[in-house]
Amino acid sequence: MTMAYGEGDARVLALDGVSLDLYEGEFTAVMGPSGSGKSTLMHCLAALETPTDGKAYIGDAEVSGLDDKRLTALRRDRIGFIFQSFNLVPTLTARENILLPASIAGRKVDQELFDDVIHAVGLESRLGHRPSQLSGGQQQRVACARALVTQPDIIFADEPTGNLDSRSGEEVLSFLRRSVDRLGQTIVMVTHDAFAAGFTDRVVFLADGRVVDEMRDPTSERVLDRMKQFESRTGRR
Ligand SMILES: Nc1ncnc2c1ncn2[C@@H]1O[C@H](COP(=O)(O)OP(=O)(O)OP(=O)(O)O)[C@@H](O)[C@H]1O
Repeated sequence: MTMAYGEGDARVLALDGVSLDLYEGEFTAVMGPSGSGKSTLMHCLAALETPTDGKAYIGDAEVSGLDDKRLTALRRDRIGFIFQSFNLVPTLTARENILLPASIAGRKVDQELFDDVIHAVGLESRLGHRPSQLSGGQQQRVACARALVTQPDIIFADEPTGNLDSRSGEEVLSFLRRSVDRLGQTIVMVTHDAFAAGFTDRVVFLADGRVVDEMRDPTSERVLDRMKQFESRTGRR
C-alpha cells in the first residue's frame, strides 16, 4: 500500500509500498518513530482513509474501494475502534456508551457476552456513571468494552494507553490480552511503548513508511533493544 499526501515539493510519502498480513486471533503491535506512518497505516486498514495505491482486505472484503454506504456498514459491522482519547459520548452512561454501536446497527448484544465483558473489565458497579464520573482508566475500559461487545472481526487501537497512568495502562493492556486469549479477538495496536508491545503476539516495526522488521512473542526488553538498534542506525541519539 502506498499513501502520498500533498503535491510537488510538499509531497510526503507516508506509506511507501507497505505489505502486511495480520492474523486472526492475534494481538499485533505497530511501532516506529514519530512520522513513520503508523497512524496512516491504521487508517488505511480501517477504511478511515483510502490509500493512493494498493488495497486493504478484511477477510475477503476489500476495504479500499467500497462506496460510502458499504464502507459505513463495514466499519459498523466488522471493525472496532479504541482511541487514545476514549471518544465516549459525555451525556450517556457507561452502559449506554457500550451499547451504542450495536444499537445504531439495530442489533441486540448477547446478554451473556455483555456480562462477561463487563466482568472482565471490572465495570459492574460503574455502568450507571457518565464518563465525567469515571477515571481515565475506567473510561478507556468502557471504550474497550464498547469495541468488544459487537464482536468485530478486528479491533484497531491507536495508542490506547497513551493518556493513562502506568497502572491503568497495564489494566487495559491485560484486558486486551485476555480478550485475545479468551474470545479469540483480533487486535492491532499502534504504540510507542515497549512495555505495551510486550503484551502482544507480534510487533511490526515501521520506518519511513515501510515495514523494516518484525518480532514474534516479544518481551518489552527485546522490543527496547530493537528500538535502540534502530535509533543508532538512523542516527537518532
Ligand atoms: N493529512 C495529512 N496531510 C499531509 N501529511 C500527512 C497527513 N497525515 C500524515 N501526514 C504525514 O505522513 C507521515 C506519516 O504520518 P503518521 O501520522 O502516519 O505517522 P505516525 O507514525 O503515526 O506518527 P506519530 O507517532 O507521531 O503519531 C508524516 O510525515 C506526516 O507528516
